[in-house]
Amino acid sequence: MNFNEYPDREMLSISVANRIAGDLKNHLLRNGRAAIAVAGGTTPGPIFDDLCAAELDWKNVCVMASDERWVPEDSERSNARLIRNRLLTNRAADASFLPFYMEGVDPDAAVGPLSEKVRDQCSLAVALLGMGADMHTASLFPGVSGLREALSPDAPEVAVMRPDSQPEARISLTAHVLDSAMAKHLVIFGEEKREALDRALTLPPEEAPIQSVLSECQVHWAM
Ligand SMILES: O=C1O[C@H](COP(=O)(O)O)[C@@H](O)[C@H](O)[C@H]1O
Repeated sequence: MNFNEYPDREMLSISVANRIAGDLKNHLLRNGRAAIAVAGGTTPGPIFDDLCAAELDWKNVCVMASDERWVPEDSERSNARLIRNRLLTNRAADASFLPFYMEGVDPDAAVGPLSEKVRDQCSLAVALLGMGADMHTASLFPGVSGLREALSPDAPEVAVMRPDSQPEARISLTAHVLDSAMAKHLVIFGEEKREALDRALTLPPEEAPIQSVLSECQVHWAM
């Protein structure tokens, strides 16, 4: 893990967007196509606002969420909604998107088809991750039922998570999919999350799921 500290959130967002654009460009040069998984929640919006203007071959980029709340896209809580509104716009409108939510489908029934779609993208070029103050990343929450399986290297590409702390079921990319991204960027803001990350470094992934993606991860922090 490499820790990058910034004077403010705006500088962080510009810098992380530039680094991700560089990661994608390099991957596209070598492989012709690239897949990126991005966090939802409250943190990545300003990074999306900068990244969507990057000059790169977006038509060969596939974007997916690191995790999705099992709600329709017109819900304020939908990560897909955030990604469509803030990332898949400007130059990045040419990218393809792999949505996880399926109307009228039980999330457990979606695991097989979604895992296959994620597998079709080969491994991720980039993972842009967030973390909660409880040390969850994507929707891998500490203590949630099914976490052990989702942390296993043999797990399907996606798993259903039903954290007690959350109002809806979640679909999450599993730990090995996130961890195997060629470039991993974790973005956290504020003192509480910095302390949570310090604590996570002393705990196993079952108690601090963020641990499962920290090797060779670029952590970006601003107050
Ligand atoms: O629920 C989620 O939480 C994490 C962290 O969100 P934040 O609002 O504290 O930035 C996020 O990375 C994840 O994608 C999201 O579904």
